[in-house]
Amino acid sequence: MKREELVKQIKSKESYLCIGLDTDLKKIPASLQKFEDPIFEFNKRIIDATHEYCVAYKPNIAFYEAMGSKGWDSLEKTLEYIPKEIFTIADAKRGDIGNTSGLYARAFFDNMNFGSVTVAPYMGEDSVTPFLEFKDKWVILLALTSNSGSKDFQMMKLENGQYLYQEVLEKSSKWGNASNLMYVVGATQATLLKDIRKIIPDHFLLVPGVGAQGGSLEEVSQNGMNKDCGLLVNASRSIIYASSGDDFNTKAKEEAIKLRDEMKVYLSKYL
Ligand SMILES: O=c1ccn([C@@H]2O[C@H](COP(=O)(O)O)[C@@H](O)[C@H]2O)c(=O)[nH]1
Repeated sequence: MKREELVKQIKSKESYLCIGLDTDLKKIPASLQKFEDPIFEFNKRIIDATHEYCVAYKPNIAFYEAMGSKGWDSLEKTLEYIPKEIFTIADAKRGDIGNTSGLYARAFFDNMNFGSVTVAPYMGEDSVTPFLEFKDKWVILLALTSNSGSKDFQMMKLENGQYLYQEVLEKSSKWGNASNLMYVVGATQATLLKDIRKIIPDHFLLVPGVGAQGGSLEEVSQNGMNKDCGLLVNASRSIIYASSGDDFNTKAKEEAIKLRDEMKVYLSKYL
């Protein structure tokens, strides 16, 4: 997907919501377990109920990989089912020597036709650039993650006085551009978003950590928005497991609308 198409969708839906399809067989209602592919049935109902209110879906690949070949089947069917105008993110956190990264890129972009894939920056430029060679596809590079372990390396002070995550942003922003490279910044790190915007004013940010992890949507929006919105804010568990009963899809819809309505306000206030 081109950047202009993503921005257009955000404007027309008045939403920058990304819904995480972190679907766990143990958490889906008993009534769906009779289906041949309960994971797909669950995702299908979630997508039907929420697609008007979000601009992206983000299946976390771990939830599918953990189920072996059946999981990959559910993932492929889910991806096919997502309406074509909606941005898709394979949250796979890949990255390896260039030769191997190229194959990861083919797996997610050619084989599965995802719009983007999350990539870990630890192995450096040659591990990231193979993902950037695909037209109208995006790399979403981990910068400052939402978990407490982000302190261990990402917040390490370097000799030049910068934090490691700042160095990652500065250096990697030269590998691609604001039309093929985004960054992950956790919602729990919202106070640092103003500083992050000084380094990468134009790039989109994928922001997980509102909902179950307690990040503030208002703080993220106030500190992180740029002239094109520049944010995709993800919520997974707080939407897809809003109810554990058979009304899970209507409750998911209500949660998605709540976030979209809040986003509408911030789009007019901070954009
Ligand atoms: O820094 C990061 C990077 C990725 N994630 C992933 O996003 C979702 C968040 O799920 P919630 O249920 O909304 O907490 C999940 O797939 C994580 O693996 C993240 O949380 N933080």
